[in-house]
Amino acid sequence: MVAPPDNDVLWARSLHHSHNGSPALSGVSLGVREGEILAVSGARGSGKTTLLRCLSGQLVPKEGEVWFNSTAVHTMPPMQRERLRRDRFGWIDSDPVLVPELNTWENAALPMLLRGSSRRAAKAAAMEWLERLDIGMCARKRPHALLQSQRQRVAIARALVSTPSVLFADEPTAPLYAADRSQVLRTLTTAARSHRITVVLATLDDEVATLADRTVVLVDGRRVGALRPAEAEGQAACSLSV
Ligand SMILES: Nc1ncnc2c1ncn2[C@@H]1O[C@H](COP(=O)(O)OP(=O)(O)OP(=O)(O)O)[C@@H](O)[C@H]1O
Repeated sequence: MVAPPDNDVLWARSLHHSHNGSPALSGVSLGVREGEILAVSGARGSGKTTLLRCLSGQLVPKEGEVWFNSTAVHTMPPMQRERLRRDRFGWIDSDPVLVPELNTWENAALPMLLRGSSRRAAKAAAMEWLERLDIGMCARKRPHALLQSQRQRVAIARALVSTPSVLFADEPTAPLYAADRSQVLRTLTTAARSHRITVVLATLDDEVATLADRTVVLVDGRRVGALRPAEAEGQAACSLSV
């Protein structure tokens, strides 16, 4: 095993993965610098989710290496990977899953409560994020009383509340109305930049790519290009080879 370059917080080499025999990743390598916002784009089924799940330790790739700082993630025992995910990573899915018995602020505060923070501190941190995401007025509502777009904001607040080192977001704006998308994306990227949170963001949304520092493009499980924001605006027309 070769250790990753010092300036990459996250580093993957030659990842291969298949689901029930059908290939999802075929030799993807990439590095993500600390504080960088990296967009992963590609058509449906191109392997974006599988890549994020491998990078975040949810999935162990069939072949290849994943490193977080100087720690090998792909060789970690399951409990240690679980701890890494809980303590250092945040995750936002396109379909927000909240705990139905908890109200909005408790859902957002959950990572801090699970780590043993006091209710008062956890609530204060959760409320700060809920206000920034324009959902503070729903703090006492349960998930069933919220719109899908409001539930997604709660899931975003929950992912940010404990200031993770790396935030993985898998099509985070998918359940939002177009009018909401821009505001939520800008809140997310501004928060990440101000807190030096590294972000890896899978997306089909061109606006995401323009807010990112860099975009990598997947086609059929292979990495076919890297774009800077100015280029990303016209990415649909691009076909780059690495
Ligand atoms: N659990 C699974 N079982 C079987 N095949 C899967 C599974 N998850 C993904 N796949 C397949 O692996 C390939 C890559 O899927 P993946 O979800 O990583 O792509 P994606 O780019 O995130 O797609 P989408 O934008 O639709 O979420 C696809 O062909 C998909 O059908």
